[in-house]
Amino acid sequence: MQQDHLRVTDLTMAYGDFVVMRGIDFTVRRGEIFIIMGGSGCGKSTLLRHLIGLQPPTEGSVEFDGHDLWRAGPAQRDRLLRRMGILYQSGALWSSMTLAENVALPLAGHTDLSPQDIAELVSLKLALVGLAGFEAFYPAELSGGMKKRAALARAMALDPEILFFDEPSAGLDPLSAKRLDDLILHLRDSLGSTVVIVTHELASILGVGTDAIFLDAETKTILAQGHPRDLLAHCPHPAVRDFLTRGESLSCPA
Ligand SMILES: Nc1ncnc2c1ncn2[C@@H]1O[C@H](COP(=O)(O)OP(=O)(O)OP(=O)(O)O)[C@@H](O)[C@H]1O
Repeated sequence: MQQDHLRVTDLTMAYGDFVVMRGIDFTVRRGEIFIIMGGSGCGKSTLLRHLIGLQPPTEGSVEFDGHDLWRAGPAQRDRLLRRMGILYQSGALWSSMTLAENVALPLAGHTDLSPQDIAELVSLKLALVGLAGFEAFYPAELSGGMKKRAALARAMALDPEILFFDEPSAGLDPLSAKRLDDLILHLRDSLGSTVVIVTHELASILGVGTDAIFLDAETKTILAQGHPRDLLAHCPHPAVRDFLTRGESLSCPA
């Protein structure tokens, strides 16, 4: 049986008086590819910021592996966050550094490994994302898809148990986006990582997601949770159905 890896309980998120979501609950189980989806402005990025320790809840809790991220002291929170890997939308590679130097950064900052061990690990991580031999390249010399994969190698440098992706397919052509999706699946299967993806790319949602939540800006709640294909097949709510069918369910009988 899969264990809970991330548990969100009665979470209210707000910017000052403006409430984004109210009293939401969900659980991400170990090994899941969990999708956070919903229309523009519903609060996906805000939720992600709460999950990765960048923004504290107004109310409620975020537990990672049984530890409350926000009730932990700074040192414990830092240890918990180190077990997470994050791939930001922009990739955020340092343009003045080679791929090897970019991927080596977290290893140099958080481990006591020798430069030689770091170099070996960097090559392993780059190989894992299909970039063996690109150690000496600069980000500007790579395609958009390659940059995302390099950023993924860096996000995996410290062997995270859980990987967060913020709109991974943004700016990629369909084939590069599919390649990134395949890589995410491969990493989950080979490393057993839990994956959380914020996206509104239908191909990714239906292609790799094993569980999903749909956030709704109007009600400020989660409208539906389940396997994306089940949500598509069983049309639990018109807004979810329309989202997953690009509005084509509007012409279907309810
Ligand atoms: N720093 C902020 N201060 C005040 N309001 C904010 C801030 N960041 C986001 N918001 C508001 O919170 C709501 C949720 O924004 P958020 O960026 O989380 O949505 P999203 O679902 O990620 O949107 P998108 O898909 O367009 O990126 C929006 O109404 C937004 O205007």
